[in-house]
Amino acid sequence: MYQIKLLNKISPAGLENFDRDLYSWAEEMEEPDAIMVRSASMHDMELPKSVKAIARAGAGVNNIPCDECAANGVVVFNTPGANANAVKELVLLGLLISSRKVAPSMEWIKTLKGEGDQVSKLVEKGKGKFVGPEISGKALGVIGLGAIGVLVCNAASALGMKVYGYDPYLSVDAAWGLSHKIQHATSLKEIYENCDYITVHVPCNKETKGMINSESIAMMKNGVRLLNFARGELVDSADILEALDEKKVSCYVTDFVTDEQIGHPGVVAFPHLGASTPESEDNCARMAALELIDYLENGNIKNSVNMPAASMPKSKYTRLCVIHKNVPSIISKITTVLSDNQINIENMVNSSKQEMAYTMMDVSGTVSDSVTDILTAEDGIIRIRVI
Ligand SMILES: NC(=O)C1=CN([C@@H]2O[C@H](COP(=O)(O)OP(=O)(O)OC[C@H]3O[C@@H](n4cnc5c(N)ncnc54)[C@H](O)[C@@H]3O)[C@@H](O)[C@H]2O)C=CC1
Ligand SMILES: O=C(O)C(=O)COP(=O)(O)O
Repeated sequence: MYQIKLLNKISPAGLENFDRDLYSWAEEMEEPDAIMVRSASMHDMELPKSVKAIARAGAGVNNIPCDECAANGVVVFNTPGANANAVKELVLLGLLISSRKVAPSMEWIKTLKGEGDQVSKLVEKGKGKFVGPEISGKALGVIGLGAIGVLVCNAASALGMKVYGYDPYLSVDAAWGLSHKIQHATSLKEIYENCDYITVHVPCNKETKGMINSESIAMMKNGVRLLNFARGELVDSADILEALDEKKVSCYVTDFVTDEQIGHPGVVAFPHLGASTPESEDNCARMAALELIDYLENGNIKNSVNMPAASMPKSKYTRLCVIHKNVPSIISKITTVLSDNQINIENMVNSSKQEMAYTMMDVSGTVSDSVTDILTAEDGIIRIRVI
């Protein structure tokens, strides 16, 4: 029986993919084989040795110690694109709400309660305070052209915006998805200098942390509107508040508010709502569950952020799955141990991603505990599973 530990609320649309005869799932599990998580931070969590995989039902994995997991043979999956449409829709709202003073106008309307037949007169008299520009015809810079960035580019372009896209690591798939109308920005400077609105859709990592700071803001147009639906740490909080005070930035829309930003008139904040739609929660949970099932039952790896992809069709043979370092001579060590023990390799895949490699073999012959013990003791071999 496989045990799945749930660190966040995971949609039943995902959980119902687990065969009840093979799997049990709950928030508390003694010896989980796998963990399903959304945004809960796992950095200070001690992982039980039983954990073989973690599935992030979502895109960002900065809440998971991915490198440490790799070093311990724990495969970390995410669900690329599964919540991108939900985020795109909220970004469109963000563009509009950063322009038209919708939120304060709604608050002001409440103050008119009790004015009886004067309401319409007061509305017409007061509405001038809430004027804001149209987005059509304005320039939007999209930083990060992955699943979300591409959808945002195309939707904003369809609404009449002139869209600049920047992504030095643009994938071929993403490029195929981009409308031909999107201007290819070759530097961040080009985005900063040309755009009335800027939205970031990059992962939070060493390279991107704090990328929006006083230096980058200084390059932007006066009155620029900034949107951050990616991660709070991408934006230096003190610098953005100063830029708002100086009216250099006219609005900061964020899904990741900090304490000091709450209540600032230039900040429009949401409580990390980007992926919070039933459709996206279902998509993410379903994809995450299927990734875990395929790994636990078949050893196949798809959409891992810390291990190479590898898959083989199921066969009648015993499957040996080896997570190892991407260094010379590991395969020969494995094949030597197998042949010494009269085990024949029927099918095999080997793939690598940076320092990590994965070798999956269908074998005939008996894979005893002593064989796996010998293999595990080999330098560079991190984890072995026999399925
Ligand atoms: N507010 C919310 O609820 C959600 C937030 N997110 C955040 O949005 C981020 C992006 O999500 P997806 O588009 O699904 O991920 P993705 O992996 O499809 O796209 C990320 C893109 O950023 C690009 N990139 C990486 N470093 C860059 C850099 N230094 N400069 C420019 N581009 C760079 C990559 O090449 C890639 O194309 C996630 O990592 C997550 O932090 C994602 C989903 C929901
Ligand atoms: O997918 C992501 O990166 C998100 O930020 C969504 O987070 P959530 O699953 O809503 O906690």
